[in-house]
Amino acid sequence: MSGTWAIIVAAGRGSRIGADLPKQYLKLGDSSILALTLDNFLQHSNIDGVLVVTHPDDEELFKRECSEFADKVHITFGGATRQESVLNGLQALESMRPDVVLVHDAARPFTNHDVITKLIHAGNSGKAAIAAFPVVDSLKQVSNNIILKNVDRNGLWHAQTPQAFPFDVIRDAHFAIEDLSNYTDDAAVAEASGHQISIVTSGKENFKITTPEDLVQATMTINNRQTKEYKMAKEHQMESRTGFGYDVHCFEEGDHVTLCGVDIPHIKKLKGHSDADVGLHALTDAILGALCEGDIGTHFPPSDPQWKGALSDQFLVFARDRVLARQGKIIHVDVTLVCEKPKIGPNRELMVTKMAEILDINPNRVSIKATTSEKLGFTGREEGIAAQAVATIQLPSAD
Ligand SMILES: Nc1ccn([C@@H]2O[C@H](COP(=O)(O)OP(=O)(O)OP(=O)(O)O)[C@@H](O)[C@H]2O)c(=O)n1
Ligand SMILES: C[C@](O)(CO)[C@H](O)COP(=O)(O)O
Repeated sequence: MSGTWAIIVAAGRGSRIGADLPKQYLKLGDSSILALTLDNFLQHSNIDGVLVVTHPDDEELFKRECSEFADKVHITFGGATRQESVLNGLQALESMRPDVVLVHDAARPFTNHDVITKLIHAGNSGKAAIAAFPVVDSLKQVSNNIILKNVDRNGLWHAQTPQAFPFDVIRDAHFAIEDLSNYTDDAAVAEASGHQISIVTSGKENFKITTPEDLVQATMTINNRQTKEYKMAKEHQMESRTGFGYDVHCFEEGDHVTLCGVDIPHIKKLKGHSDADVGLHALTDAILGALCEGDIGTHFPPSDPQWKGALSDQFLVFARDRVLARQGKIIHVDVTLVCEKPKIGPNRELMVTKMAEILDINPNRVSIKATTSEKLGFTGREEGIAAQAVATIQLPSAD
């Protein structure tokens, strides 16, 4: 085994926040803090595995609050302090032998994706690096509420997690220290073994939820995020619409008919102002119907001489372009031709190809069917051909 693993330490009790539950299991919106943190790492394509270090008392809580991740992560139990929990995590990963580990607090659910990427890159280059951001406030040393002295903030940074290391480096550093209780982060342990550690600049948003005020801040962050996501989803929300079309043309003297864009030799032709392609006309009406934009006659009046003898392809192209102009998509079309002759079966494949071409969609979204009317009615007496069509489209939600 090799690759990059994340150790998420989640065995703390959250005493400073003073909630009923350990803080990592408190909800931010719909998800627990730990679930949000896990999601951040599991979503990252350069992370090969995630180990969660939990408290033995929290098994039920973990199952309840992180159920969707239960079969995606490995679990081990933590110790009495953060660094003991990290040590337990490192021991549990011995058999996996990752190249790089990122140690991260469960209580930091807002880590930036690029920061994780940069840290992994450092680890893969054989270096140790941690997320941190520079101190911007003036610093005072205080005792009994009285300032004793100013502390020069120059060169001071807030250390955060994730903290990335080549696996052997951080494991050996933890093994080398007898009493880990003096250490509050992994970088300090690695430093004690003489390793140099660099910084990947992170930001305040990667704060650790430690106090009740932090929880309020985190709730506001998640609410803002959810409002933004809701608005974006709403903007891109599509609705499905279905339209129906019907057309009839009668026969006259001729030697071929044009059906669904294909010329078929026949003893008669269909009479019409245009090429009288009854199939394409029905389908054009179906698409215009789904758009609620009138019918073929609204856009191409038979009284207008410019459409005399016109190829019906252009009517269908017009309807297709209306869908595209409204940021829509044609999902499926289904045409039924009703005639005794000519036979549709031998021409069906070519018709499907032709209609898919005109609509610029995959042929597997185009259906053409045919039926006779059992010699009944005008189609049965071979006086003309009827066509019905259904079109399903998607359009951005209208409201
Ligand atoms: N014995 C411990 C103590 C802490 N942690 C984890 O280390 C991270 C940072 O610790 P901190 O914020 O101090 O968490 P708690 O120890 O839970 O908080 P508190 O000190 O307020 O009790 C947390 O994700 C926490 O769950 C841990 O795995 N094992
Ligand atoms: C590891 C850490 O989050 C880096 O800022 C921090 O040291 C944890 O400290 P805590 O005392 O366990 O909150």
